[in-house]
Amino acid sequence: MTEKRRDEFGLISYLTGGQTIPQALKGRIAVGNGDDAAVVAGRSGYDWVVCCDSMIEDVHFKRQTMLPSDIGHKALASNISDIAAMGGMPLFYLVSLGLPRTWTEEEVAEIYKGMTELAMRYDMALIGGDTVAMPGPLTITVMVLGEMEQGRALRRSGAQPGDLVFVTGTVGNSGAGLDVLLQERWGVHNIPNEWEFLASCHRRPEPRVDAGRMLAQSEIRIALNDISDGLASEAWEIAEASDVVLVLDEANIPLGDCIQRYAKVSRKDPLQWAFYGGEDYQLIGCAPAAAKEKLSEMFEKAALPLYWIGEVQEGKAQVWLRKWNGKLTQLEKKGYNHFT
Ligand SMILES: Nc1ncnc2c1ncn2[C@@H]1O[C@H](COP(=O)(O)OP(=O)(O)OP(=O)(O)O)[C@@H](O)[C@H]1O
Ligand SMILES: Cc1ncc(C[n+]2csc(CCOP(=O)(O)O)c2C)c(N)n1
Ligand SMILES: [Mg+2]
Ligand SMILES: [Mg+2]
Ligand SMILES: [Mg+2]
Repeated sequence: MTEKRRDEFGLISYLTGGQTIPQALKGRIAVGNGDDAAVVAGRSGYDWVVCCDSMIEDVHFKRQTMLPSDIGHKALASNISDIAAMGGMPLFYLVSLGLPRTWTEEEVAEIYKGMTELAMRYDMALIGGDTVAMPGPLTITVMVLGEMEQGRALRRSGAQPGDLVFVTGTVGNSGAGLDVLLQERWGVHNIPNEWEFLASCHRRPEPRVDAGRMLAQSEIRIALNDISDGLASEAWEIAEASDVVLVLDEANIPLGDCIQRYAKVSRKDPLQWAFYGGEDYQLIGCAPAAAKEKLSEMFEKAALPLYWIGEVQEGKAQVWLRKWNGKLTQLEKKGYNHFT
């Protein structure tokens, strides 16, 4: 006997029922979920900021690495992070689901729960999506609409020689967390307490909207990118978009205590996770050297971390790493790439 399931429309109601729309957005949704498309109002003096990103079973997660609610959280978080990387404020989102038979309706509802909890924290409203059967892995694509002050988007191409490079938090935790989660001997529910922090960095990254908004509103010239594929890959993206050289100081790459302990016991190099692991969803950026003090003060006042990790020089796009001994080596242009 096969399990009785809701039909497509029943499933949509089951998943999206009970959503609350934040007060601030109520007046802006002319047509929400339930028609052919949503209609939302823009605000004068603001630009829309729009992005979409997908998560695919066995590419972005395995059942072993993520609980269903983590998948929902991270699918939305990675999109919010792209809005943060432009300096924007996330507002609305749409969710497209490809569902295989091997996932129960309850598990899919858990994915929604993870997503909804994060959306509520950011006062975001779900305004639509799509639900289809999938003969392969579970797929989830989220699209986010955000807004920001007109003409003020923080682009990857904004870096200039003389700038300094910063990052908004410690890096490598997500890659190390994935390493923890892929250790078969533990299983998803039995991660040792001492590595739980790394696992949670992988499963529940916090997008840095706070930092992105502060940078956008500072009126300082900033180049910005979020770390999805790894610090090296994102630094290269800034170097190429701005046509400058980035020089990163190995000694200043911020590594947390937990990753350093885990690297020691697993005899691995934590910098490999920092540069090439990805999915930290911190922001890496460049700002004029003259603005260093002001930015540091702003972040300190807001109790947000900010680490200065290098400088920008003139020249053909390139990323160098200044090693502990002062020697320069090229930081490999690699990171997570879907097709290599
Ligand atoms: N299939 C596509 N069609 C049109 N534009 C695309 C397509 N895939 C990616 N892009 C665009 O290419 C650019 C780079 O995309 P990419 O996905 O690498 O950036 P990202 O979302 O910041 O990184 P990540 O996916 O690693 O989080 C973005 O402007 C994106 O909108
Ligand atoms: C089971 C498993 N294996 C490997 C990874 C690592 N990984 C997958 S996609 C990606 C980059 C971000 O995605 P995108 O570029 O699509 O935004 C990274 C670092 C993972 N999360 N889970
Ligand atoms: Mg993308
Ligand atoms: Mg990005
Ligand atoms: Mg990517």
